Amino acid sequence: MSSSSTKEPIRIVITGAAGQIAYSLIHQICNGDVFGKDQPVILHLLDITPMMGVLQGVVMEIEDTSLPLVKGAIPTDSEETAFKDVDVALFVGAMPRKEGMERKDLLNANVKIFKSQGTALDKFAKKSVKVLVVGNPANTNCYILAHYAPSIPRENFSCLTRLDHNRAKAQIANRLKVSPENVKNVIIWGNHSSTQFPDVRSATVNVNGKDTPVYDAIKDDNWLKNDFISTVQKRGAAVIAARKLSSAMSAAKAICDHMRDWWNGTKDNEWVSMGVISDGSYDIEKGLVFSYPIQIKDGKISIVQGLKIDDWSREMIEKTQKELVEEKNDAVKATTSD
Ligand SMILES: NC(=O)C1=CN([C@@H]2O[C@H](COP(=O)(O)OP(=O)(O)OC[C@H]3O[C@@H](n4cnc5c(N)ncnc54)[C@H](O)[C@@H]3O)[C@@H](O)[C@H]2O)C=CC1
Ligand SMILES: O=C([O-])CC(=O)C(=O)O
Repeated sequence: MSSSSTKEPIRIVITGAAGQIAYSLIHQICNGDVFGKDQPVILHLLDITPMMGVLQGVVMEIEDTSLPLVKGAIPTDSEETAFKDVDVALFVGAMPRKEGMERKDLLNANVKIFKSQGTALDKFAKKSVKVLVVGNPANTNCYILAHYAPSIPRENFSCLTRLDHNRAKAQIANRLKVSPENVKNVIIWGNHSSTQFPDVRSATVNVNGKDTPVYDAIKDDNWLKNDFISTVQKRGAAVIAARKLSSAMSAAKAICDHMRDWWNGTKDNEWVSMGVISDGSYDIEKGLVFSYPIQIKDGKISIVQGLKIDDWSREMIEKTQKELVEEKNDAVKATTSD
């Protein structure tokens, strides 16, 4: 817990480091909430050249936290400096959407960032780097990033759907007036978009000390198959409509949950949602970045197998897969047209 830790520091790059998500995220990393209270860190903070002044202010604030785990904070607009020898890469830097937009409307503006940064990641990062893409459209940006970083193992790439997962837990918990930690094994399938399928068919909730299937506890299939799903699918847009800015505090918390579980492993008999490169599980196109139920042991990610998919769920999964295939094709066009 102190500066006398004997562990070697790990290098973590955060892109978009002068933005609003990073502003919520950096403190949690520096405080040891993600990689451990005895794990020193060196932060590589990447943003674009016009943001270097702002980023300097962020670095001053990092210093002023006086947190003992921080062994360095390097502000930069150079991809080489940013990605050099990093152990963890958090790709937050990208344009956020405004009210009335879908996340895929950002594709043309953002996907080129991931082509350029994928190429740099491939060249400069450690081959063991753990990669999380947050910038939207997150699944498709991750697809492009991985494509341009062919020397890094496919299982090292992921995108963030943990915020959707947390939103789904919160909706169920609120409905039953229990704490969200009592809700287990929800699944976000597919795209981090309004076609995602928040699935609670195998989720349980602990009510009065007993794990009960969510469907039995809620006793309202109509709500679970309609309003619950659309609330989770559209939660990002609802926050933008209210705040005039996209979710940042909850996004930063979800990034921490995602990376902490990757670093430390998931609990026995529990899973989380992560976008990963599909190996064809559940008949999803191989290579697509698709959100699945995930378990992690010793740093190794595996897709939970054998869950029953009924006709209704298959239809929901097909819909989000179809959108991801279209996005992928558009992204490939956008990155090969110049
Ligand atoms: N996957 C998810 O669950 C979520 C994803 N997001 C997405 O995360 C992204 C960031 O959101 P915010 O922090 O709110 O946006 P922001 O606009 O506050 O910050 C983005 C930062 O990225 C920087 N940036 C732009 N191009 C860059 C480049 N080529 N290299 C490095 N930095 C670059 C900008 O200068 C800015 O400082 C957006 O695309 C947003 O839609 C937001 C919430 C949840
Ligand atoms: O909705 C947005 O554009 C930001 C985001 O990804 C989310 O809050 O889930």
